[in-house]
Amino acid sequence: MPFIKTILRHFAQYKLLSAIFIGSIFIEIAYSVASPLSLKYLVDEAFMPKDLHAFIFILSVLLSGGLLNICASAFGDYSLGKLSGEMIRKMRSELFDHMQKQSLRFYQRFKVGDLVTRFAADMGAMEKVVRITYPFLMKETLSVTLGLVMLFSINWKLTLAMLAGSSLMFIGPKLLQGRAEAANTGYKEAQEHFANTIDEMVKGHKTIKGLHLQGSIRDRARKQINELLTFGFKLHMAGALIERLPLTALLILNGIMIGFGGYLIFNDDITVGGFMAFFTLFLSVGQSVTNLSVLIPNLIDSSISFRRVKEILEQQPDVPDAENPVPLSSSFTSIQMDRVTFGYNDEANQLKEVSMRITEGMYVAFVGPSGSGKSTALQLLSRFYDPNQGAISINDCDLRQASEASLRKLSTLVTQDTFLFNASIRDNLLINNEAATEAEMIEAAKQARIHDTIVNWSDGYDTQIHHEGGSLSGGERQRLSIARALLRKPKLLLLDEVTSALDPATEADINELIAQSRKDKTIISVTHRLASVVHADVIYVFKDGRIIESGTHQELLDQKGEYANLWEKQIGFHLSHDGLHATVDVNRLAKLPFFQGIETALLSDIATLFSTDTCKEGEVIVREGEEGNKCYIIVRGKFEIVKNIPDKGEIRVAVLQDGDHFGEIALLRNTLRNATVKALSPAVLLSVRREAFHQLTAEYPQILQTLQQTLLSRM
Ligand SMILES: Nc1ncnc2c1ncn2[C@@H]1O[C@H](COP(=O)(O)OP(=O)(O)OP(=O)(O)O)[C@@H](O)[C@H]1O
Repeated sequence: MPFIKTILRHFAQYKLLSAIFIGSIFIEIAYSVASPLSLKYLVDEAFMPKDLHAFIFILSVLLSGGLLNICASAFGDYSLGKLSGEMIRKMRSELFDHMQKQSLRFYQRFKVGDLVTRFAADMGAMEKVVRITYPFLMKETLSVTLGLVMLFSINWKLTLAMLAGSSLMFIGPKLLQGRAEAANTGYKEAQEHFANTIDEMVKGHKTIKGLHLQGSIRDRARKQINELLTFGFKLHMAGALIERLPLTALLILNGIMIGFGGYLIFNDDITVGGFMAFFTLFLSVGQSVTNLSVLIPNLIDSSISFRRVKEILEQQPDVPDAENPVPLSSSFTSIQMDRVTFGYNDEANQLKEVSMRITEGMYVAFVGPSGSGKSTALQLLSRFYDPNQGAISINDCDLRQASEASLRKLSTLVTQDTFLFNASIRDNLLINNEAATEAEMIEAAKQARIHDTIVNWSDGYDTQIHHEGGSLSGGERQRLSIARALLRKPKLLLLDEVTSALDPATEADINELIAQSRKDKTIISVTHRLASVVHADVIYVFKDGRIIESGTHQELLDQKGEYANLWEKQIGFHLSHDGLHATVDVNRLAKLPFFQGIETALLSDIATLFSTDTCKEGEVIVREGEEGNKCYIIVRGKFEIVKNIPDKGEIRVAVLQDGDHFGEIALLRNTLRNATVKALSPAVLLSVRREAFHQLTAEYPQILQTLQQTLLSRM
């Protein structure tokens, strides 16, 4: 078994401890084998001839051996504790370090529950083997070997007869081994599936409640619990049978021994003392063999665990460290993408031949439709992935050659998925940044507009964060992560939709902060809200993984291309500072395809019919299959459109954002919604009800006619 080889290799590194351990085992085994043998001498040399001197001599040898055995056992326990403890410590650290080296792809492939099970259950099984099973295996194997030598020396005929009968003991377990392995693998997988369900239930409890998914999650959990029961039972039965069969075989063997042994005594082939010693020693060897067969399920368990841990250790990081990493200089001069092509997998490329050069002090924006590759480009600039083709360099050093520590010092990425550690606010802000002072921390929190909120909490900066920050609002988490990034004083700040979870007032503050930071930082910001990029030095417009336009806001508007279209879509809305009240201009309404051709005066009336709806991240606005009577325009925020496809479940079909609209057919008639619309960020919408709309159309029937014509032509 490869696991045993690993244990041996590890033990070999600690020569003295291993020598003490092996020496102690030899003494223990020699004693346990020699004590039954003493019966032969006691009976034949002391009791039968009634020789007191011989008796005292044998007794003293036995007592001294016993004392030596006790001392050896104590040393053995100590050395084993040290050896196994060290080995497990090394394996845990190795697994942990290896996992840390992995790139994002690895964490997308393996789920949390799966990795936690490997650390907890699999490592636990391996620990049990190193501490208990393996030493036991060594001892029992030695006992059997030495015991057999002794048995042969007492009487070879009886030993051979017994060995022939012993084959019975191995046949049963051998036959059952395959079944036990299958049950064990099934049980481990069922454990993993159930752990993943619990993980989803805990992390996604809001979404589960929001979408009323408790029933389906419960059904899934029940099925998995039942699987655990089934595999658990199979495992139990296979283990029990493997243990019981040898005991039955041992019973038969005892019959053979007494029958054939008696025959040999009658033929003077063995003395009475010799037979008694043989009998006792054989029982002890038999017990050792039984113990060995009991160890088999443990070894199977651990070999599977070992395989699962090995699977992780064999994963090669997608973004490996350079052999001789080059430290980047602490000042930033430029970052460059040179014909970068990249795909998350072999199926498609999410970035195609992307090139750009951004120099010190620039404020650069990546904009474009959802899914066009903006965040992917940012992640490559942060070296979370390496390009499949082309190169990315900072200060003219290829990122693949740059040292990770110097890269992370120079640049910091802030994403939408903010992760906060279960520690105090202070520890979260100062993490891995010992150089930062208390005053700097407060200043960064003030800049990120979170200081006032923190000091209002009863424990202020010592407030403990629980559940990875789940108890904080999305905006609070986002501002904390901005503060954490600012505190690190990076020369290059990469921002991925950092204002998407913020209210308009805070968003304006953060945008102002970004504008101020331009003095001493280079900033690259991914955003879908174009109002915040008007003053950018360069705007790169992404579409289908390519940069299709670039330039300043004005240059791009003049080009009248994709950017100009996106801009048109987003202007014409007005939002109150608190983000609760929105209005829309008539000119903007006139550009909606389904209001085209309606007179401006009537559009002014239509504009007054719209009311403001706000929603939280994860909220469902429109549910597939339900009747709809509202049409929506997104003022700010991101929504996903999901459809329930038979046999496939919910599939995302589109992402809508600022300026997009949905549900317009509801203005005409009562139809069932053909998809579900769910908020991906806090959002503000303008909506109009059919009933309100129809009051107007009753007065001006031409509106309805125009709308009917437009919508029917679009269907
Ligand atoms: N980890 C991933 N594995 C596979 N595909 C991914 C992964 N992350 C993103 N994608 C896909 O890559 C494409 C580009 O995604 P990306 O997030 O870069 O787009 P984006 O322009 O930033 O969109 P958004 O504005 O919605 O965030 C999308 O089709 C997306 O589904």
